[in-house]
Amino acid sequence: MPEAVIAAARQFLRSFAKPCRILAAVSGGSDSKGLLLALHSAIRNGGSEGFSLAACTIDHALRPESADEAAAVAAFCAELGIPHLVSRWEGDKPRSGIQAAARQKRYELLADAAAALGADCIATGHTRDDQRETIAMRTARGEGEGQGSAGMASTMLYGRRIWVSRPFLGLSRADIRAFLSLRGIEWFDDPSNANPLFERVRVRSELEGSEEAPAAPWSAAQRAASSTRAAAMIETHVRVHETVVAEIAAAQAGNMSDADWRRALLSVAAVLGGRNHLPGHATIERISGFLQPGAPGRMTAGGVVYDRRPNGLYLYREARNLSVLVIDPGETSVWDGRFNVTNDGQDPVVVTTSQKDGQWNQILIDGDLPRGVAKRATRAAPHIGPARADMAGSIRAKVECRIALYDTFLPGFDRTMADAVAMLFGRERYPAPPVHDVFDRNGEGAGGLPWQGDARTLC
Ligand SMILES: Nc1ncnc2c1ncn2[C@@H]1O[C@H](COP(=O)(O)OP(=O)(O)OP(=O)(O)O)[C@@H](O)[C@H]1O
Repeated sequence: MPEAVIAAARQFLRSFAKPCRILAAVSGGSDSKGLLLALHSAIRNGGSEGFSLAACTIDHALRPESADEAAAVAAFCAELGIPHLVSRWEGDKPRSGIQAAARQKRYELLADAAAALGADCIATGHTRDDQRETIAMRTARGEGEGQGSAGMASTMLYGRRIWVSRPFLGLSRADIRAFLSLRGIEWFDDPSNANPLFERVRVRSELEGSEEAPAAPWSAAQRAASSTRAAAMIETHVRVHETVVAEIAAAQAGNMSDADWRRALLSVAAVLGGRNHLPGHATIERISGFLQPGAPGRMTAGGVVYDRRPNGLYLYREARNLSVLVIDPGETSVWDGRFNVTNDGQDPVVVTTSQKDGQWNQILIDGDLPRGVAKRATRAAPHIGPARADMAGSIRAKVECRIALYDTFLPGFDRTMADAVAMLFGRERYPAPPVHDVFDRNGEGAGGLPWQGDARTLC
């Protein structure tokens, strides 16, 4: 029903706490063109005072026609009087994982465009069809139970910077196409949507013709409720020492049959391991099999050591596959997925492991950690030194813990848990969304890391 499209746009505008400027991400395909047009009509036809629109098209420069398609969207926006930017993905493209890389770049460029055009949030044209495919793909990958998958969130925070909303997640693509056709508006069909090399395209063709939508294992509301319980458990049962060791009371450590606790524990472990995803089913089974009986011992999963002792469970990064990273003056880089390191000095610095760094070891022991835990965790802690032996100047570097699991893409329904995790690791809470329809939580601030500022003092 084409009228459902305008209704969805109106409902989206009503979900905002206050009027703002929205950046529509418009590829030129039917869904995003429908989104732009429906928001434009909803704003123009009254009742949405104070709202305004801007638009952006990312030219991924992966197909010869993409520049012309972006120019056609620019012309469409000009007709509607909507400010529009084309942002081009310049430079070399990776040979493998092109879709994931393009997605990452697209959000980065969209966030930059929003800043340039003064937009407060981004809206994309994801539909119910996209949601079905996402759920089917996650289920097939065995992410369902482990991630507590609720499918795509209706809002997500990108890069700790800007909220992205998907107002058409409840609409079918057919409705949007009918809405455009009624108005005589055409759209592009991206040929990569027909390329069976891509997982999403294969899943789409499998789902075609079936009316049954694959059910998400959890609804968004259930996931938000689980996130709140998990956050409370994190606050009660987990203590993080100097961002490198998590300590969990013995009584709680083996409680793996509680799905909320399991997710809380695995999220903390993912941050310690520098991972941007939770482990899959098989790994979770292995971890549960180790923790549930409660016997002392050690196991490794996802780059993290689970060190079970009579008085508690200790998690820390395994001292393997740790890279050596050189950072030029003025640059910020990510080391081991776990730390954002900024070189504020005049000379290049190198980030490696602390190996036998006595200072780290002593700090962890002073924090009442068992000596064996302190010794092992020290081997994977960061150490910042001069990039060349002949550089005697002072090192000035800022080190901040990175929450790989949430810092790039945070689903709105996980924000409470993400906040609890961020606080454990000395980061601030994530910014609140501009819309009401995601789970909300009040509260401010976070303590700084003991070694924020000049990293030289500790590393
Ligand atoms: N080249 C583009 N320029 C601007 N917006 C885009 C572009 N490609 C996709 N989008 C936005 O993203 C929405 C979803 O597109 P698509 O399904 O191709 O992306 P996806 O990679 O599956 O989604 P996601 O990035 O959230 O995983 C589109 O409706 C549009 O709003």
